Amino acid sequence: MATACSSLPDRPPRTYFGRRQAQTKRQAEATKRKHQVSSGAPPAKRRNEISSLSAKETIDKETPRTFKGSAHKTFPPKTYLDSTGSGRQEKPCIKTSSLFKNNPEIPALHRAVVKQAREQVFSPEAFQELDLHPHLISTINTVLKMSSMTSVQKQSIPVLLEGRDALVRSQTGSGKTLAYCIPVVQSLQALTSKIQRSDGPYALVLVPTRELALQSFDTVQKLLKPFTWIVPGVLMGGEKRKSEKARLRKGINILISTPGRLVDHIRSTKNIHFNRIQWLVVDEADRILDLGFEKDITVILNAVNAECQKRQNVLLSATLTEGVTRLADISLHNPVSISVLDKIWDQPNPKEDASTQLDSFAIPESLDQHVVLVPSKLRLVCLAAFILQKCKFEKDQKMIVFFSSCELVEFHYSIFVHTLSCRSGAPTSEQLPSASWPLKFLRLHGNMEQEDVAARGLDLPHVTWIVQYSAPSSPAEYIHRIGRTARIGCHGSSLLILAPSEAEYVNSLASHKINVSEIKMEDILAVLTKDDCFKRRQRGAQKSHATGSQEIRERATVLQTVFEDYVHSSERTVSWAKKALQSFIRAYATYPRELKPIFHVRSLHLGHVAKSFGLRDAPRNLSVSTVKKKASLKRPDPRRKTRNKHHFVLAEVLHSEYSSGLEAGGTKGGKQGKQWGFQVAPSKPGPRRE
Ligand SMILES: Nc1ncnc2c1ncn2[C@@H]1O[C@H](COP(=O)(O)OP(=O)(O)OP(=O)(O)O)[C@@H](O)[C@H]1O
Repeated sequence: MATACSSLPDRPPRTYFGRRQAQTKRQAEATKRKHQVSSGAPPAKRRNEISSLSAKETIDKETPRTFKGSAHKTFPPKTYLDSTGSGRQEKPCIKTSSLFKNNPEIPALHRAVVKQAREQVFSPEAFQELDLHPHLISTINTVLKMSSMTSVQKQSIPVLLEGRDALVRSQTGSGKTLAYCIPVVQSLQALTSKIQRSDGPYALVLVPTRELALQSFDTVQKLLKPFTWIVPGVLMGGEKRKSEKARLRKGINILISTPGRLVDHIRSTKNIHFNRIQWLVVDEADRILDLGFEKDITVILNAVNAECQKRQNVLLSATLTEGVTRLADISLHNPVSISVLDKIWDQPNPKEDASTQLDSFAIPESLDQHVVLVPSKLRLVCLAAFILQKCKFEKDQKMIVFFSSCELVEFHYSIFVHTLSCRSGAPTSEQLPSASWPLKFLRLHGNMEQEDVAARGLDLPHVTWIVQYSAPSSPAEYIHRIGRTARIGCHGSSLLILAPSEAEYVNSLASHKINVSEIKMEDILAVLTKDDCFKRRQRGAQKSHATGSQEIRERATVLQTVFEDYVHSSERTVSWAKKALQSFIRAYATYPRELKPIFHVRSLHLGHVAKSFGLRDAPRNLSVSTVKKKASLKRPDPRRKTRNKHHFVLAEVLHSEYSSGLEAGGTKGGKQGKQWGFQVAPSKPGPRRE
């Protein structure tokens, strides 16, 4: 069977789907070509190319459909479905279309080299040098096991202890949480009229996500060890509102909450008062705004202002966007502006300073950022090869892969678990190179049950690689994603996977002073030569003797065939892959207007993209119009569906790095504007934070 991809007509590589005329022409050409292929005659225009690619043509005919060894045991389907699910066919007829033909040319990346903003993570000063309660210092030293301050802590804590409002900007993973938690605890424990639990909140901390709410709560709880009369609490929508109300009634003195959940309580809970508030902290302000919580923040500010005017306000952010500046204007009173960047960044032209800083983001110096340009057909194979390269053939690596929807996480998680993990379908031990570790995959997304995620724990520390399989929709999102690695001075790396048509995105990042260096796709695929289970078997079980790039291509094709076999092993998996494909396109249609020239759904080649979902053909019933009907072309308001769907909120706890639980409402459909991903790690337990 010739697939849609192998039967693509000769034309410029960037084809557009959804145009009836073009489609009809393509179908006609596809039919023509199919006949030519089956008759053994190459189409006239491609005769030369095909002769030079004859080895690859052979792959199409002879590539085995599973890994050598026990992979057969995992997927031994006797019959296969075509990807349209319309009919069963006998296995021997199935071919893997050439992955390396008819791909768009990979453009040379001419990225402007920009001077990236840098920050020094640690300061030489110790916490002892601060004017803090001795018990607080010893708690920091013994419970948190920290001695030196980070730069942002060194600059922020004294200012906040003086009673000033502050706008704190510092890179991801630089220790901003303690920068506000320490002054809050120091000031509250020192109050002459001792705090009573029943007094209610003295400090209100707003964070964008449940994970962050828990992390901040954990930090505050540890700092409060010597000051047991101060009670911290967290509201984040992971438990029934009724029990949150009960906790509020008993009294919470340092209240940490996601904005949506707090607004919920402001509207519906009688026992929430702000008359004693002395601190209002907005942490990760950029993410809060990115997730569409601006209105909620306004509601909260109004509610707090109505009961108490005099307090200290702090806004913390990794990036200083226009939105953050606006929020600072309405929430801070005569603030001190703290930017670690100011001190460290060597400014060749001081006049550039204000505007450059507004648009640029500091990235940890120990974070190496990379990009790879991969044609759509090869995306899945390339991602798999990269995971193998880092997590199977290198030691102590832990990776997070970001996708644009829950469906994509589920799809990739499942396909990799079934094909790459060393279960019964994995290469046998004698085939494994000595330096090889079993893979363990975990998933994390907005539709997961709370218990699932809580039981696993996030274990985000010590992540060594961040892979962005779907490009983020804003530079701030890019920064926060890569910011999950290289925290607090550790080394980390990131990889952004782009299609050739998306190469311009590299310049868009450069305009925000974000530098990425290119990795060649071939270098990633080359890892497949390390493992003979990807070696092509010819008829009669003879191994291929291909070498160099030809061998890499053969092995990539073997791997693609394994994926296709898995996907086509049942009607269920085919329809599931189609749903994932649809979800991908839906998410692709929601890039913001300014990025549309780079990420436009019409520049996707459906047949090629289908390949990256293990589908042999592009689903027939999918078109731009189908997708448009289902996806508003704007990124949806993440909280839109939530208010009436509280029964889903429970299932939302902790599922996503950036979900607060109230946004997106836990519906089972695709959600945009959030983060999704899964972690890949060697299966042996890694060190855990704290
Ligand atoms: N002074 C310190 N010494 C050693 N480790 C520290 C120190 N301060 C914070 N850390 C650790 O550094 C890590 C990152 O801190 P934190 O989460 O506060 O960073 P952040 O700037 O808020 O990052 P993000 O903006 O990405 O949330 C945490 O594991 C924290 O425990």
